[in-house]
Amino acid sequence: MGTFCFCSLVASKFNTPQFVLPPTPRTQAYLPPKPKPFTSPPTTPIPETKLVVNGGSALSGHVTISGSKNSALPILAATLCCSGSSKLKNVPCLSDTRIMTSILESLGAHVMSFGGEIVVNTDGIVSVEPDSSDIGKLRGGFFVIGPLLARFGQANVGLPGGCDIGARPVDLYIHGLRALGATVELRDGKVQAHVSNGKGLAGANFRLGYPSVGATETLMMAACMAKGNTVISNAAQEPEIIDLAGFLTNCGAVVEGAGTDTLYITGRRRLYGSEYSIMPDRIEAGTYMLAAAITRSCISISPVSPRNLTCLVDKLSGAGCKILQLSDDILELSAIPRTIGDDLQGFSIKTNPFPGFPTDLQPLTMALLSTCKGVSVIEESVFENRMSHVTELQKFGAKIQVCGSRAIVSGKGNASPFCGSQVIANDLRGGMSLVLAGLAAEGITEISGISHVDRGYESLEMKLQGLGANVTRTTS
Ligand SMILES: CC(=O)N[C@H]1[C@@H](OP(=O)(O)OP(=O)(O)OC[C@H]2O[C@@H](n3ccc(=O)[nH]c3=O)[C@H](O)[C@@H]2O)O[C@H](CO)[C@@H](O)[C@@H]1O
Ligand SMILES: C=C(OP(=O)(O)O)C(=O)O
Repeated sequence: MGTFCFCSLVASKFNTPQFVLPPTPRTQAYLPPKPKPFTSPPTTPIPETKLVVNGGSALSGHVTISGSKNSALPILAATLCCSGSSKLKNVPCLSDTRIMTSILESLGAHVMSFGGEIVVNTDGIVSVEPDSSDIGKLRGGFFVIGPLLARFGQANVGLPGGCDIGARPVDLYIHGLRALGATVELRDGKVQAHVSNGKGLAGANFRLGYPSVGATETLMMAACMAKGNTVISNAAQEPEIIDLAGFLTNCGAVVEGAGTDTLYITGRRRLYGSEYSIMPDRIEAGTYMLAAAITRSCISISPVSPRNLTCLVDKLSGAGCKILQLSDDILELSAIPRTIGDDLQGFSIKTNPFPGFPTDLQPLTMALLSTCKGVSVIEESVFENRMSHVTELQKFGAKIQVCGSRAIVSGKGNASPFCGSQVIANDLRGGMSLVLAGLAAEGITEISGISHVDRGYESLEMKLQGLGANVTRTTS
């Protein structure tokens, strides 16, 4: 492929080959990542941010759903495929999206953001090695490996972070990139990939061993610039895959089958930046529906695509919630008991890849089920270690027993409400399940570790306050 032939390799002081693009008027030389200044450990403890919830009252009103985190991250990575500028609208303002833009900047991209809009110009890319400390802070940062390899023929990317909910390997990404013709090795804690034939990636047919969301997205981006045709079978079918395909198609890519289990991609030599609006966050929408249910309230939410939340809507309707579609993208959920003694009935769920029950809503659903009537069984089949919220929910009085990947929840029913508690968020959705429990609990709940929750919920306390909740952020 042309782009790789123009590239040069220079040995760094560690003798690791570093990739550089030819000098351009804006980028005269390879700029290594700036060394972080050494700072001695602070002598005074850093103040800890907590969320304080004074719970036990009903919510009401309307909440506006932000753009999707899990769409914004791969689409920000996909801007690396494009010459020129891409303008992304409805990007949620979250710690994860801020880190993702720093990753793009560490490669030499020029990023400007105004409110929910981000403009990325990747014409000045000078490095294919993003800052590893940033990559280690989120899962989405690793997705840049696909675009970098496809456009520049080389990528050295540290191992990703993200929620600590399982081993989360990257073997499927590596197998897929190898199928497209890359040489990929794990060296010095980084996945080091290059195209050795000097011609770039080549289209291929391959089947993913599991419909991994991130691997599907990464390989889709790589295949969009590979020579020839690619067929990815057993692909993830999540709505975020459709959103990424929408952006890539806008940029000139040819992708068919997004949202089904088979993707057909015809590679293009160049893609061009375009304007695109990120879809609404279906997990945030589901979270607010569950917030209304756990507080036995009535709220409306928009914009939301009910077809992206079919499993949750069906389960909540079966439990006794009244869900009305007020217009194309507005839902109203009422969980207000119709008679004294009336209450929501528990239900069982098994998490699965889309269109199954979303794993990201599992901890939040567990909080709700702990307040419903009867025994519910939750089976987590996507991540092997996504139960760290259980011990924290138990502090509110929830009755939950874990056996392997199953949790048996003996619902307390509304007659015996949760008690406010001091709890710790250990991951994003587990942390948010504690916020929901706090909203339902009588008295004060203090949640620490709130930075996990900030990874995925824009304007959290403002939105909850808008629904009448008594929620504040404190530093102590
Ligand atoms: C940034 C982002 O979009 N995060 C979402 C994405 O994460 P992510 O893309 O990491 O999730 P995956 O679909 O890849 O992971 C699902 C399962 O596949 C396994 N696996 C994955 C890749 C691989 O190479 N090998 C392997 O074994 C994982 O360990 C996990 O057990 O989808 C998950 C499943 O809907 C969501 O919970 C996350 O919120
Ligand atoms: C698990 C999640 O995110 P990540 O993949 O970024 O860790 C999540 O959004 O619930």
